[in-house]
Amino acid sequence: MVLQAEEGRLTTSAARILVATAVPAERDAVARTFSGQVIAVGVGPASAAARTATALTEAARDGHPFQLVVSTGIAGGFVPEAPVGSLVVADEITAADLGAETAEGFLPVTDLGFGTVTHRPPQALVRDAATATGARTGTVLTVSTVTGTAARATALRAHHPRALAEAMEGFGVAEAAAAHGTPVMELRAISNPVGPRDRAAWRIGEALQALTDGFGKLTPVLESWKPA
Ligand SMILES: O=C(O)c1cccc(C(=O)CC[C@H]2O[C@@H](n3cnc4c(=O)[nH]cnc43)[C@H](O)[C@@H]2O)c1
Repeated sequence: MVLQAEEGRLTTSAARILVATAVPAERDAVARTFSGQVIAVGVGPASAAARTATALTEAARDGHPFQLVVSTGIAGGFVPEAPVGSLVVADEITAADLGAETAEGFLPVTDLGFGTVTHRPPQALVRDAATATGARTGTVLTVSTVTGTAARATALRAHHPRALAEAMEGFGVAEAAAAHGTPVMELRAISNPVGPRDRAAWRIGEALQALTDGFGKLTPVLESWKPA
């Protein structure tokens, strides 16, 4: 909710929320139970950042800025914590492969003196979203390359012990939101385990249904959410 002046009175209205999915099938799954603005921003962090930033800029230019951005869609889950069909809410949105490979291992860009690799959604929103949807909370990684081996899955968990899921857009959406000073959150429905590549085994229909159901439960939380 946001406070606004109307004919000399202070009134409240629901916060304007932008929901960003990667692909149209995810957008449609969300739109079944969420009536706000949902856009498909493409696969990967660069497309997601560019198209989210464009939507935020256009809304601000037109005088009705968004107060919250939600990155969502299907994701790979780290087993056993995040099984197929379950939901994850990010308390950290982390770019897992933004950095440099060295003889001593991977260095995040922050160790090189640049930028950021993690965005943290508002704590109360994460808590309320998880309670409403039954989601687990933890780190959701953003990767530019889908994990396809057990060795890579193990390496990611070694670097990010709190990681529950990996997807490809959250950090890009969060960078765009941060550039506008807008809070961000990420909700993911698990379609496949993170590990050896088996695209045929992805349970996309089950995950999209979990996404629809999850957004139905999240909507009252979003409608009553107040920016700090
Ligand atoms: O083929 C379909 O019908 C279909 C419907 C909805 C979504 C898709 C996608 O392929 C979405 C790609 C999207 O999913 C995320 N994702 C899912 N699993 C993983 C993973 O193991 N590692 C990384 N990302 C994953 C990701 O955000 C992609 O953008 C297809």
